[in-house]
Amino acid sequence: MASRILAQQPVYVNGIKATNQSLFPNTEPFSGFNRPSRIQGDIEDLEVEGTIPKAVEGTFYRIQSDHKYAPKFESDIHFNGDGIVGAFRISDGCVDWKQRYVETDRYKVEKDARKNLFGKYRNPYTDHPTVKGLIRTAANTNVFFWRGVLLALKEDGPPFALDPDTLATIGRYDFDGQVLSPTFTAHPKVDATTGELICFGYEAGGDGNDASKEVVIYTIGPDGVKREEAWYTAPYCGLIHDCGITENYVVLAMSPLKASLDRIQKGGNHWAWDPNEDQMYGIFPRHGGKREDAIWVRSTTAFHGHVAGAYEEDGKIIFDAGVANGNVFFFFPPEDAEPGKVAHRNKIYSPVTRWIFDPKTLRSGEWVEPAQKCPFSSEFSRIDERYNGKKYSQLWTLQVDPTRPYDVARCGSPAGGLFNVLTHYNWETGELDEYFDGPCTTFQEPVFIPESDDAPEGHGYLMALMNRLDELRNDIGIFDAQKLNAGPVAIIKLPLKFKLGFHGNWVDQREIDMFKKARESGKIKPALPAQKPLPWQLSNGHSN
Ligand SMILES: C=Cc1ccc(O)c(OC)c1
Ligand SMILES: [Fe+2]
Repeated sequence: MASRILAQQPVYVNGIKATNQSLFPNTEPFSGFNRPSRIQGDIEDLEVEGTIPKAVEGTFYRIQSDHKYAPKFESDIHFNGDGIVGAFRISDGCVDWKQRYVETDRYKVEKDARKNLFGKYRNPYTDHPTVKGLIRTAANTNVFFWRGVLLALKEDGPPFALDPDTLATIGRYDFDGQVLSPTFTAHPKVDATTGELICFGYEAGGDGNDASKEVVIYTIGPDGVKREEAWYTAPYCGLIHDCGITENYVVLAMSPLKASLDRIQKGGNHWAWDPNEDQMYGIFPRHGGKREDAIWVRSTTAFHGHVAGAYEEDGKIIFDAGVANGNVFFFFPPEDAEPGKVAHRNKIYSPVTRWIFDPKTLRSGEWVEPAQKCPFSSEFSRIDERYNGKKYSQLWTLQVDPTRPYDVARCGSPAGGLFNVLTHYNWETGELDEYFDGPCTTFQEPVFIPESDDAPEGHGYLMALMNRLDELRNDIGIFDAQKLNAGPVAIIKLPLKFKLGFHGNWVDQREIDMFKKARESGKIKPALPAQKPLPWQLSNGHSN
């Protein structure tokens, strides 16, 4: 086949976008499975093979990072793209799909300008001067259902709310003026017993991108009213991506990817890996927390993956999370890394690791050691969320098993990671149930769907996007959560390639309908966008 290079001005000069032309860099983060997709649209009645179980009645929401405009810097990373939300609504065995961008403040001004205006990941000093003081989050990491709205979340900024039916963006969401932190985690948790939302923000003392060590933890009641707000100071400004909740405690895991205001102001990376720094766990009371109540304990340098579950037993906190023995975010190398040298993916082992903390005796600065490790490397663990904050025994996760065949000739590199084995693990019995689809398929983060409201723990279904790396196309597999090994009970055939997304959640149709009715009838006030700028925007002299 003849290929023709059209004559044109170079789009990137010295690594910086030099024209207004829409053309993405020819780099790994924008290639293969992660090539920009940018599709907003609808498909009714997707093809289904097999039989979708009766209990699967609801919507699977998921989000991916998908730069609307070619980035300012040719070296831009996957994490810096606009959030685009997909919804797979399943009803009586039929599946409809819809996908829309999250219309953040960033998205809107860039759309008006028809080009990129925000520069590097979490570095406002690299932005076009006209966007100074605007909220720069791309809301691309998680999509979370709360009281009838979808919250599109990224840890560098506030939530943006979407309508769960239409996926239309409502606007920035501040919980009716109750949550004014500049940052908000992508991983809030709903306590399965109380229905409370526990959420936090880190790097929260200023505009969210200034290496602040302040951390805030909020509790919102199931009635939408804020019950707790407590501020703490971390030992350093490190990345705190996920949390665990128990009946009486919140645990935050902080990795030694550190922010430096000086480096940010010089236009450098927000984060740099510090191989000489410890991993930390912050332990905080759920109720009436005061600054001096924080307990920060440390252990060997490590990178935290996601939290599986947490609970209390005999007064101790059990906390289970992925812990990797190296910097998973190779694109944020140590500050003294050789300049100009391309950062490479590190070889990493990342078992789900169990910690047992005694909050009555632990003191800040103490050293802790893991209690137990799962016998495999994995990421994206999920549990039966009816057990959030309670004793649980089962998790589902994406195992990385490099000993299985992988067809590199047909698939190239498995962008994002070789998540090739869907895995079910039981802490009590040690039982391992695995599903490997073949040498051309990897998985995205699964969601668990209970068989019924009163089904025993883990009885139900597991749903996950499957990446057909050789075809650049996706399917969705639905599995009996107790029999992954038997293969999918249904496959939703997708005519498109999605990008490698981050997170998603299953929402039962009854919950969506209940809140919709309550909002329409006025029983619950409508979800309104934030009415005032965030405090940091006002102090920067910005008002909008
Ligand atoms: C997976 C973790 C993670 C951490 C920080 C981010 O900004 C992010 O964006 C997609 C993802
Ligand atoms: Fe995450």
